[in-house]
Amino acid sequence: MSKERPNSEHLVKMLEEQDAPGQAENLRQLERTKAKKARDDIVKIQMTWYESLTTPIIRGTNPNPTLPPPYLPSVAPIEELKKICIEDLQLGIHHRGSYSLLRAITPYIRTASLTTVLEDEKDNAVTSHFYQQRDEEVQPAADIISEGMVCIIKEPWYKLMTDGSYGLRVDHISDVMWLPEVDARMPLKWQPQPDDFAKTAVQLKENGNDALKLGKLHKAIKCYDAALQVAKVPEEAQVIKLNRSLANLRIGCFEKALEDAGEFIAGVMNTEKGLYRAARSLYELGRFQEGHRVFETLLAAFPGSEAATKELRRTEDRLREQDHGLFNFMAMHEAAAEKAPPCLDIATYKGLVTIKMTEGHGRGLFSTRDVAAGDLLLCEKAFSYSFLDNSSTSLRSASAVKGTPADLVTTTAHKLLRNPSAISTVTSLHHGTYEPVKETTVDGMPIVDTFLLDRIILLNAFQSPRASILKNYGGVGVPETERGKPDRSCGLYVNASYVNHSCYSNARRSFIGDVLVLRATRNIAAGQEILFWYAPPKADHSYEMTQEKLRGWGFYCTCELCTYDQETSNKKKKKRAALLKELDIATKDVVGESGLADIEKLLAAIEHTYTVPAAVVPRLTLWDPYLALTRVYASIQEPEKTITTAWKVVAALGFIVKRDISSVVSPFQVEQWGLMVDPLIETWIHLWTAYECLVPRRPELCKKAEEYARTTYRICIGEDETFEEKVGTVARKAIHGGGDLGMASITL
Ligand SMILES: C[S@@+](CC[C@H](N)C(=O)[O-])C[C@H]1O[C@@H](n2cnc3c(N)ncnc32)[C@H](O)[C@@H]1O
Repeated sequence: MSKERPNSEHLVKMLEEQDAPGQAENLRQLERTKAKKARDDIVKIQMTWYESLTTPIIRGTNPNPTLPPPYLPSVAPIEELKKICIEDLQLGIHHRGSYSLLRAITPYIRTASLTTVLEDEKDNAVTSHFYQQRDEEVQPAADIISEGMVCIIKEPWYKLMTDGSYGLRVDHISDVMWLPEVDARMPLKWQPQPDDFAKTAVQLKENGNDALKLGKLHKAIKCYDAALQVAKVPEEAQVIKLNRSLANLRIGCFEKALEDAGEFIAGVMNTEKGLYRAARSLYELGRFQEGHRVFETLLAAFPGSEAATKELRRTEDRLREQDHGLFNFMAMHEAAAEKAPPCLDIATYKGLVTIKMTEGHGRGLFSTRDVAAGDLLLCEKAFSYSFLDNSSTSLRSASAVKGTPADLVTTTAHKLLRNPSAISTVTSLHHGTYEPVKETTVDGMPIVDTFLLDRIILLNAFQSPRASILKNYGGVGVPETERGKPDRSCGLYVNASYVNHSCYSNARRSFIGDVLVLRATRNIAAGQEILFWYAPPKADHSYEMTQEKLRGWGFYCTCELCTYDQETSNKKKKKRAALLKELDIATKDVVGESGLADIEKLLAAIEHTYTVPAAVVPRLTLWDPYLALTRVYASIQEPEKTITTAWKVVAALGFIVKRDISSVVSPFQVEQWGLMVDPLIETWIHLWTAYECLVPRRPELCKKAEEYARTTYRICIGEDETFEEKVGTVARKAIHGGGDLGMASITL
């Protein structure tokens, strides 16, 4: 029998379900009484806990970021809500139509939420848990909640907590309004001393400046807000706004920073600082063209400004990226290796894509021009990004949620709250069957729905390595000792989110820090839909297993691979499976050349179990064994056989290559690109080095194989600026070191 405390919330629900509203109300009444009596106990529990801690932040104890069942954020204007006191709160209820006016009376404790005790005007108290709070490093909790601060919780949810206590739980950050010290809604007894009221705009501004110097940015903003309320002279107000703009820039409130500094663009008071902050805000908002104009205006008026000259150059780099897709990938790799989180200073390029309706799978991303395999379609900086740096021992790395979708929900929610003009861009991303509220703002504040973001991130975000290059090549600038320790990251990319799935993709995504690089893997005609795999196709996955992997997205894949698999008879599949088993045994025990011949025979037999040409449906079970065989032939210096089997890898992947198959050294040209897998880079290098060994006087063959190796590398890694260092030099060394075709020296 369970010895747990009876769960009153559960009991109330049960009684209601059993149609016993009277008993349910009695129970609620009992709970109300408990809550009213418990002020001292509640405070004592919080303080005992608080005092047992060396720091109010419990590090690394964030094991339960899971969300409760979804509920909608409050959309009611405050004047339509009725004040509710703690004694009237009912267990298990979202008090729609009500709000609580509460004041913090204990220090906060940070766990999965920020927890503090709040009192109401009748001196009752309630423990309150504020979820979706950002890292201490990003926003110190003391900046959000400290003793004496007053808030309004809209439509509060009073519930039983997992530890058996009762309290308020807030999951939508937009459901809480922290009141400034001077606010008409503040009860008389909580209002600051008359002295505080008497502060002049200058004093309040000075307080703001002091806070700004100490890095207490939210406090500084509150001081400037208060200063502006009492500022009498326009010049005084403008200085305060200028300072507030700086504080907002630093906390990522770029729209507000621009609002304050924007006045300076208009030229009312054309100060260097004003123009600089306006241009910086525009830069951070990704409005590079406008930012560029303001920096130019600034430099025309103040030609000596070194900072503005530097920023102007930086903005020009962004414009080159945004308008022409010209990126310095080497510098991006270096930044991704050095920075934690690896958030890069680049602009998004989306020159060759557009979003349109598809037939049957919602909106999709389409190509606007004919593009060739390897071409850059999209290079997108994450809208929001969460990262766990495994090589660091900092507080950031200690968090169990860093780099996960749960943390990305929090990061995204805060970014939206700070920059509300982006809300519709994010909330219009696919969110399945979740029905969000229609309102976007209330009481002049943005509405941010945690549960909607959770759905959006589940269906659209990408988990990624710190950089795709690390998967295969260890990475640029990463010490040997740190290789192989995967960092964890997760990002939301608002353009790439429109790409639908196909196992037989025509595009591939790769990552450099928080940047997603999307390249064509096949030639794509203008107007054709761009598709990539959400999960890569696997040789040992049945049709059912593939669909199971995609289940979370709520569709069945109908690509060529899935359709063919579904149509293949069980008899054929069984035969293929038996042959693959034989192959597996044969490859474990290869004896001499006859063993290799047996393997070739088995591979030929497997080819016969396919009834459709590989050029139409790639043969997932074959490319990998052919590649293994290519490696063997390369290692025993059999260049002809290396070339023959390497071409079989390419063919099994669905490529059509124009060449004379009667001659192993005939010129060749890829006419159709196939399925893009990373080991294809290695395959091209086998061809390249084998041609060099076999026909050193036919450099055009090597050159062509190298060119395809480079294109394949570019698609899989995102760029080819690192190709020479990672692949080219090693291949060349193998060739010039005496024609050694053994590829063991190349870590592919
Ligand atoms: C990341 S979104 C892609 C964009 C989405 N189509 C939209 O309208 O926003 C993922 C969702 O697109 C749809 N989808 C993606 N690939 C699909 C496919 N191959 N067939 C059918 N629906 C697909 C599914 O509803 C899936 O949950």
